[in-house]
Amino acid sequence: MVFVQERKEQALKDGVFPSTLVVKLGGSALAEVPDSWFAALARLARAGVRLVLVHGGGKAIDTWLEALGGTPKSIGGLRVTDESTIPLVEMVLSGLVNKELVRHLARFGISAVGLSGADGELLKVRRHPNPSLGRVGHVVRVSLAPLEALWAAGFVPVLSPVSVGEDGEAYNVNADEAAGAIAEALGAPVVLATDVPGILAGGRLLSELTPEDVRALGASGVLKGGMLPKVEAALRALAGGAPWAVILSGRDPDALTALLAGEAVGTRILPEAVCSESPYPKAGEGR
Ligand SMILES: Nc1ncnc2c1ncn2[C@@H]1O[C@H](COP(=O)(O)OP(=O)(O)O)[C@@H](O)[C@H]1O
Ligand SMILES: CC(=O)N[C@@H](CCC(=O)OP(=O)(O)O)C(=O)O
Repeated sequence: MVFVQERKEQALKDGVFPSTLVVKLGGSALAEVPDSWFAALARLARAGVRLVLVHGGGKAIDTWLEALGGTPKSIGGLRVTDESTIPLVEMVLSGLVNKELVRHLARFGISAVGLSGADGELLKVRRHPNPSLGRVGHVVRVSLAPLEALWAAGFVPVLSPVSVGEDGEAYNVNADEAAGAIAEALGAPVVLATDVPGILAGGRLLSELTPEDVRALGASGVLKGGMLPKVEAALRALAGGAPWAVILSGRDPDALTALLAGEAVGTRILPEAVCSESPYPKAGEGR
């Protein structure tokens, strides 16, 4: 046990991790992300890894919406966001959740700057083609300049997914999609941390999948609700040249350090060519 811990610490010291990394913390796990995650993120930031943290907050929006007499509704994992709901979404995500995370990161020595997709036009969106979703956008353009400016100044960007439309208005964007679009633009790996250990099928954790496997699982109905934008984000990151995308539990204290040490954790989605050579068990039992 001690040996495993030492090996993980050594791997972090040795730099066995990417130079740029997108980490998305889902609202379903945000309140329960263990200290070990923040300590690992702090080590990455200190080691000069260009880190982007994207956060969700779907649960917090639900709580506020219900407190105000509203009823949360979603289609295919995306929130139906009418004109009266978008200000609440922006207040909760870009205000409360974003700033709480920035303050929390400071406790671990991470100097973070909170921003939303609207800042520096980081994420430019177009209205989602499904009119029933209301003010929901899908990302059509990513400007990396705000991230690069923050990295150059030594800050870790912490991103709320609320973004700006081509019409200049605020749009609600799913946080997985925001993370996937940024990972695509950077060609960087993306870690999608949520409240389940990864993609489950018949109660089993699928530890490694190709994009083709993911599409087949989607078509077979195994992937539902909030898992749908996650796999879309993973596929988008890979399409941009990311070497991998992983979906794992943001509640597991060891998950991030294990991942960074190169261990099989969660569900890893790899490009087809790499997948066949991977040392990880394909579609088998994972952690
Ligand atoms: N095949 C699947 N394997 C695991 N989880 C799944 C699957 N299909 C749907 N889900 C659901 O996806 C949820 C995670 O998405 P979501 O609730 O949106 O989390 P987050 O807030 O982290 O984005 C899980 O809690 C689970 O209910
Ligand atoms: C359009 C859309 O679905 N937006 C999301 C944005 C927050 C989010 O994605 O939070 P999680 O990561 O916790 O799911 C929402 O309003 O819930």
